[in-house]
Amino acid sequence: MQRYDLVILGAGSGNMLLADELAHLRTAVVEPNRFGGTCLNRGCIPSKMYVLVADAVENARAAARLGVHATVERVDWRAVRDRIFRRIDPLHDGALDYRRKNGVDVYTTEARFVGPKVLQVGTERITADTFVVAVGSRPVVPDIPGLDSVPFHTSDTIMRIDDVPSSMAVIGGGFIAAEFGHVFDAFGTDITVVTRGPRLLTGEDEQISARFTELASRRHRVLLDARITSVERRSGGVALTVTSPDGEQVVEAEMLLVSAGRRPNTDRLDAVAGGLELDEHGHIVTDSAYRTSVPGIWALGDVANHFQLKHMANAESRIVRHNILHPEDLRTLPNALAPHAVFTSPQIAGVGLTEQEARNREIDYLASVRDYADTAYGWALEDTTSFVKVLASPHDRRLLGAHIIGPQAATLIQPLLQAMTLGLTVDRIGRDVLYIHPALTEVVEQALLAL
Ligand SMILES: Cc1cc2nc3c(=O)[nH]c(=O)nc-3n(C[C@H](O)[C@H](O)[C@H](O)COP(=O)(O)OP(=O)(O)OC[C@H]3O[C@@H](n4cnc5c(N)ncnc54)[C@H](O)[C@@H]3O)c2cc1C
Ligand SMILES: NC(=O)c1ccc[n+]([C@@H]2O[C@H](COP(=O)([O-])OP(=O)(O)OC[C@H]3O[C@@H](n4cnc5c(N)ncnc54)[C@H](O)[C@@H]3O)[C@@H](O)[C@H]2O)c1
Repeated sequence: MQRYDLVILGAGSGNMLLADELAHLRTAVVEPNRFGGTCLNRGCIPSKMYVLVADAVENARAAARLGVHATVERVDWRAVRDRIFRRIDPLHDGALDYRRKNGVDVYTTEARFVGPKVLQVGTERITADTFVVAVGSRPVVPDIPGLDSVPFHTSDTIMRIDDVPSSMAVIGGGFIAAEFGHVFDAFGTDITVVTRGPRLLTGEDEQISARFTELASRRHRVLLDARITSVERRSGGVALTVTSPDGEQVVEAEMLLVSAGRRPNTDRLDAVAGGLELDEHGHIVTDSAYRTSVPGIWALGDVANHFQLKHMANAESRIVRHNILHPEDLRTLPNALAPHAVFTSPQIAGVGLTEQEARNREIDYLASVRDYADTAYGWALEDTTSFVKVLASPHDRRLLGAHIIGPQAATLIQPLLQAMTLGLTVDRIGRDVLYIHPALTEVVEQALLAL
C-alpha cells in the first residue's frame, strides 16, 4: 500500500489548497476528471463567458431605445463555444504537469474509501496521515417517469453542444435555469421553464424572486407550481407532460436541460466505508474548522457545505491549509455570511436574511427598498425594474440582509457585505461614507439613508 503524508481527493478547490508551505509533505492528488473541477470546466467560468456574450446581444438589441440603431446579424454558437474552451481546456494539462513536476503524485481514476483512511484508486490502495476530501457535487437527475429513456443535457454537457436548439425545455427554476435561460434566449432559442416552485429563484428575497419571475416570464414561457408526470421522446425532440394550476399540458422541445439541483459525490466515494459521518442530504459533516468525524480527514467545498458556491469553497480551502499546518491554532470562517449572485438578466445578488426569513423567525427588522431610477445613473439608464433592498435591526441598526436586482448587482452588493462583516451600523455606512456621483452605488446610499 502506498503511504503519503497528505492525499487530496478532487482537484477543484482541493487543488488550490496545495501551496509552498505544504511542499515538504509527500503528497498525492486524486482527480478522475479535469483539474479545475466544476467551476473551471463545467460551471462558473464557461457559464459566465456565455453570459458575457448574452449581455452583449441584449445590449445591442436594447440600444435602439437610446437612439443607437444596431442589429445583431448572427450569434455564432460554435465560434463562441470554441473560443471559450480553447482558453479553458489547456489549463487542465498545465495544472496536472505542474503538480507532477513538483513531486506530487497524481492519480487519474476515481477514489473509493475501503476503510478509514484507506482508499482504492484503480488497482492501487493508498493511505495517508491527512486527507482532504473535496470531491464536489454533481447534477441531480429527478425521478420522473421516462426521463431515463430520452436524451437530455445537464450543466455538465450543455455548454459543449454543437448546435443551438430552436427550442429548449428547462426543468427547474433555480440558478442554472436563470443563467442558461438568459444565454440561450440571446442565441434565439425558444425556452420553456418548468419548475415545481411558486416562483423562479425561490431562495431569493420574495420581492426579488417575484420581480425576476415577472421579467423572465416576458422572455420565456414559465410554468410554475408544475409537476412533470412523464417525459417521452418525440420526433425532433422531447415532450413533457406537465400538470400545473393551468391544468395538464404537453411541452414539446428540441432539447431538454435538467437543472434540478446538485448532490454531493459522497456515494461514489463511499464516504461511509471511510467512516465519515454524513448529514441527511449526503454531505460530509464537519465542525467549523472543517474536521470530519475521522481524525486527520478534512472536508471542504460542495461535498461538505450546502452553499455550493465557489467563493465558499475557496475560503474553506485556505482555512483547511492553515489548519493542517497549525493544528494548535485552528481557524474557522470569520462569519457565516454567504453572499451569492445570479448572473442572469437582470443580475441578482443577495446576502444575509431575506424579508421572509426575518418574518418567519420573528426577527425585528427595518426594511428599505430603493429603485435604481431614484438615483442619477439609474435615471440616465431609464431603468424601470431594478431595485436595492436592505434590512436592518431596529435595535443595533446593523444590516441583517441586502438584496439587489439590476445591472451590476454582484458588484453593488460588495460594500454592504463589507459593512455586515465588519459590523458597521447603517448610519456609519450610509452617512459617514461618500458615494461617487453619479455612480450606481448611490442607490445603495439612498436605500441605507431611508432606514
Ligand atoms: C453551471 C454552474 C455554474 C456555476 N456558477 C457559479 C458562480 O458563478 N459562482 C459560484 O460561486 N459558484 C458557481 N457554481 C458552483 C461552483 O462551481 C461550485 O460550488 C464549486 O465548483 C465547488 O467546488 P468543489 O471544489 O467543492 O467541487 P468541484 O469543483 O466539483 O471539484 C470536485 C472534484 O472532485 C472530483 N471527484 C469526484 N469524485 C471523486 C472521487 N471519488 N475521487 C476523486 N476525485 C473525485 C471531480 O472530478 C471534481 O474535479 C456553478 C456551478 C455550476 C454547475
Ligand atoms: N451564479 C452562481 O453562483 C451559480 C450558477 C449556477 C449554479 N450554481 C450552483 O449550482 C447549483 C445547482 O443549480 P440548479 O439551478 O440546478 O439548482 P437550484 O437548487 O438553484 O434550483 C433547482 C430548481 O429545480 C427545481 N426542481 C427540483 N426538482 C424538480 C422537479 N422534479 N420538477 C421541477 N422542478 C424541480 C427546484 O424547485 C428549483 O427551482 C446551485 O444551487 C448553485 O449552488 C451557482
